[in-house]
Amino acid sequence: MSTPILPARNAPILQVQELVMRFGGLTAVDHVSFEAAAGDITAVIGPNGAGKTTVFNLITGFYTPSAGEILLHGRDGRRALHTTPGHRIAQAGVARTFQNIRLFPGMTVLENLLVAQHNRLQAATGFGIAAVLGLGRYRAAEREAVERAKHWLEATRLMDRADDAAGSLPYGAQRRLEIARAMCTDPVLLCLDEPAAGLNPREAEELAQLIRLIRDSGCSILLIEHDMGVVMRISDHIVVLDHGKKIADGTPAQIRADEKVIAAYLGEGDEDETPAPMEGAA
Ligand SMILES: Nc1ncnc2c1ncn2[C@@H]1O[C@H](COP(=O)(O)OP(=O)(O)OP(=O)(O)O)[C@@H](O)[C@H]1O
Repeated sequence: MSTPILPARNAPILQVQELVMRFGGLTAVDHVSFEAAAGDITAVIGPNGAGKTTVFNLITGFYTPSAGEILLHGRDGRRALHTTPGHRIAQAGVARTFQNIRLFPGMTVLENLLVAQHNRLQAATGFGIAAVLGLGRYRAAEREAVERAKHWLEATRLMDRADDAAGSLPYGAQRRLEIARAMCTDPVLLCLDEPAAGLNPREAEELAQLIRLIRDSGCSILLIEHDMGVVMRISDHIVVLDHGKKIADGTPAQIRADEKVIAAYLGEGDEDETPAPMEGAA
């Protein structure tokens, strides 16, 4: 497996500069700047509607920003993600999971992991006659794809379900499979969109361990998460958005004590829900 840390640990792997996203008259992301360091878990948090998902969609190429820059310092040096077409973002080294699980439910667990590597296999084969002439190269790439799938099946404890249909897995296992699938593209930056949503406390703790393991393997992580217990336990760095603007940026200890952050969460409106986010932070 290739070593994903590039650049050196703690140097920025992602730089978001003065990012703006307007939907008609609404400014969902308003001049947001932050950096994610290589080898870190960076969390983006904030109350509902703060702009977190929009920032993710901009970084992962689902949207083109109205203004601003997103720079990735990946294996091929500096890459401007804000001008990279969505279908090229994975190639640049960015993988993501979704709030709503998006697996191929009728395919087996293993097939889901192999399909994720389709682009790499295709690149090894070439097209037409090159595919035939390049058969040896293809076989080597295929073996590597199977090894990579096995590695992530083990890491996500899904090896014993490898031949089962993805749709038949329990919810928590499907979440882990989504992460395994993203890791099979060998990213330098993994973007996780609410990975703990719908998990029970035991599953959330297992997920936290898995995310730490991925970070320790050298892949940098960007995380949107509502479960403040998970965020505060595993994040190296937290960026807080509110109404599209960045209101804080720091370590978990700094964020927990930040008055603007506490005020933003207390002002969230739903009194049943508001105390919960910072409770987990204690
Ligand atoms: N495609 C879109 N078209 C119009 N408005 C949008 C679109 N996507 C997001 N918005 C608006 O942008 C704002 C930010 O939404 P976003 O989903 O990024 O927030 P969020 O912080 O991820 O919220 P949540 O925690 O509820 O998922 C909201 O007011 C939302 O209604």
